[in-house]
Amino acid sequence: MNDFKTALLQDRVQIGLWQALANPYTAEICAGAGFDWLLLDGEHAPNDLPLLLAQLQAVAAYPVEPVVRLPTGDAVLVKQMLDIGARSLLVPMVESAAQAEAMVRATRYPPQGTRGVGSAIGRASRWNRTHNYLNEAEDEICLMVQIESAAALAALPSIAELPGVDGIFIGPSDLAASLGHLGDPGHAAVQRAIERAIATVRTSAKAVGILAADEGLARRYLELGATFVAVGTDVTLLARGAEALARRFKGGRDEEPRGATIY
Ligand SMILES: O=C(O)C(=O)C[C@H](O)[C@@H](O)CO
Repeated sequence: MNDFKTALLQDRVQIGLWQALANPYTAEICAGAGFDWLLLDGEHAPNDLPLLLAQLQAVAAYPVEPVVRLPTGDAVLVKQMLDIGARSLLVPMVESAAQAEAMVRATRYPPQGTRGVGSAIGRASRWNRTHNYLNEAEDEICLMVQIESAAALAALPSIAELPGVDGIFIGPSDLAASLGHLGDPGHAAVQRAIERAIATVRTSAKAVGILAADEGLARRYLELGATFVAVGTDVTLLARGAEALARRFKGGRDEEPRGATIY
C-alpha cells in the first residue's frame, strides 16, 4: 500500500523534505525526522541509479515515502527507477499532455503501457517475492509531473485531466526563470502564476504540490489547497545552519543566502 498516494487521493496534506545531498546516510537521518515524504533528487543532485537505490534502501524501514525525481521524462529512466523499487515518481519539465501521457504509459505494463518487464530480477518485486507484482504494481505507483514553464502553464488544464497523473508539482525556480524572473520566485507575477496554477489543479480534483522553504509561503500554499508541500532541503539546512554556527563563534554578519534563492 502506497500511503502517500492514498493520502493524495484523499486530499490529505503530506509534508516533505528535499534530499539533494545524494547520500543514504543523511537520507536515513531525515527519514526518521517525521516527514511524510522525502524527495530524492535525480535532476539537480549528484545522484545516479546505484546511489538512488542506496537511499531507497536506507529509508525503507521508516514511515516516510521516498519520491524519486527523474533527471528527465524518459521512459527508460522510469523503467529503471521503478525496477529499483521507487514507486512514487516526479517527472520534471513536463510541458504538454502528450508528454505527461507518455509518462503514464511508461509506468504501466503492456497492453496499457510500455514498461518493460524485468520484475523477476528487480527490487521492485523484491525479486519475485511480492506475489502478483506485475498485476498490482500500477495501483502502488504514484506519478507526479512538474509544471515549471510558461508552456506548461498553458497546457496545465489538459495535463491535470489526464488519468494516471496523480499529482501536479509546481516548480517555482524554473517557473520564475521561464516567466522572465530568474532567481526571483517570490516575484509578484510568479506568485500570481503559482496561485492560478494551484486553483486550476484543484478544479481537476488532482493533488497539487510545491517546494517552499519560506514558511510563510509554504503555509499560504497549504491554505490555497496544495497538499504535498516540501518545506525545506537537506542542503539548505546544512549550509545555512553551519554558516550560522560559525558566525556565533567567529563573528560576521548575517548574509543573504548566496546563489539562487532556494525557494
Ligand atoms: O523549479 C523548481 O523550483 C523546482 O523544481 C525545485 C528545484 O529544482 C529544487 O532543486 C530547489 O531549487
